[in-house]
Amino acid sequence: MATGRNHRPATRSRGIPEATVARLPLYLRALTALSERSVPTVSSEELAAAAGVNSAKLRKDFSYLGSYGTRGVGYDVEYLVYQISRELGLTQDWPVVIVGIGNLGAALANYGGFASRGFRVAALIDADPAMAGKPVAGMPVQHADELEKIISDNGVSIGVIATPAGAAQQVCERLVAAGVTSILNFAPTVLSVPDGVDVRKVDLSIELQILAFHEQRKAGEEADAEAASRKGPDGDMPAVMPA
Ligand SMILES: NC(=O)c1ccc[n+]([C@@H]2O[C@H](COP(=O)([O-])OP(=O)(O)OC[C@H]3O[C@@H](n4cnc5c(N)ncnc54)[C@H](O)[C@@H]3O)[C@@H](O)[C@H]2O)c1
Repeated sequence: MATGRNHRPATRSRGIPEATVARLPLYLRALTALSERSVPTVSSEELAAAAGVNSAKLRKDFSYLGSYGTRGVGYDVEYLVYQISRELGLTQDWPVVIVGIGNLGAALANYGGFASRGFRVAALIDADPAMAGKPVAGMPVQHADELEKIISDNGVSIGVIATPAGAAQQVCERLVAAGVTSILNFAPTVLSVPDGVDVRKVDLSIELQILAFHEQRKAGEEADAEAASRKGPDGDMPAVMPA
C-alpha cells in the first residue's frame, strides 16, 4: 500500500514533467479568460503574468507540448486552449462522484466550475438515509449502499471524498474496489491507496497555516527593521533624534 500518494513522481504523458503538468491548469485558466474576451494571440510574457508563472518557465513548459509560438505574434489562444485541454485529458468526459453531501459536498455539487471544465457530476452519495432522494444541485442524493453500482453504471474513475475524516479511508477503499483510480480528498486525513491510484488532497486549513507562518515572519521582519531604525548607525543612538 502506498500512503496518501499525491501524484506519480515520474512523467505521465510523452515525458512531460509533473511540475509542468501542475502548471497547465494555470495556463488554461488564463487562456480561457483571454478566449472569453476574444483575444486572438498572447505573448509569453503576458500569459506568464496572467498565470502567475515565470515566462522562461512558460516557454519551456510549452515546448513539451510542441508549442513554440510565433516570433512577434505570440501564441494562438484558441489553439493553446485546445492543446492544453487535450494534454490534460479535458477533451474527454470525466464523470465524477461526490461522497459525503454535507456542507462541503453540497457546495461542491453546486459549483458550476466542474461541468464547464469537463467534469460531469454523475452522482451525489451520502450514508445518511434521511438524505437519500433529497435534491442537491438538481440531483437526488443516492444512498451509500448504492456506491459500487453507481460507479460501475456510470464508468466513474474520479471520486471526491467530502465525508468526516473517520469515514474517509473506508469510503476510499470502497471507491477503489469499485474501480475509481483518482481521488480528490477533502477530509483531513491521509489515505492509503494501492499503486495505480492517485490521491490529491485539498486542505484549506493547511493553506491558512502556511499563510500564518508567512504573516508571522513578515511581522518579525517589520519588528527587526523598526528596531534597527531606532538604533541608528552607531548602535544605541536613534536614527532620527526626537525634536
Ligand atoms: N479540505 C478543506 O479545505 C475542507 C474544508 C471544509 C471541510 N473539510 C472537511 O470536509 C469534510 C466534510 O465537511 P462538512 O462540513 O461538509 O461535514 P458535514 O458533517 O456537513 O458532512 C459530512 C457528510 O458526510 C456523510 N457521511 C458520513 N459518513 C459517510 C460515509 N461513510 N459515506 C458517505 N457519506 C458519509 C454525512 O452523512 C454528512 O452528510 C470533513 O472531513 C471536513 O473536515 C475540508
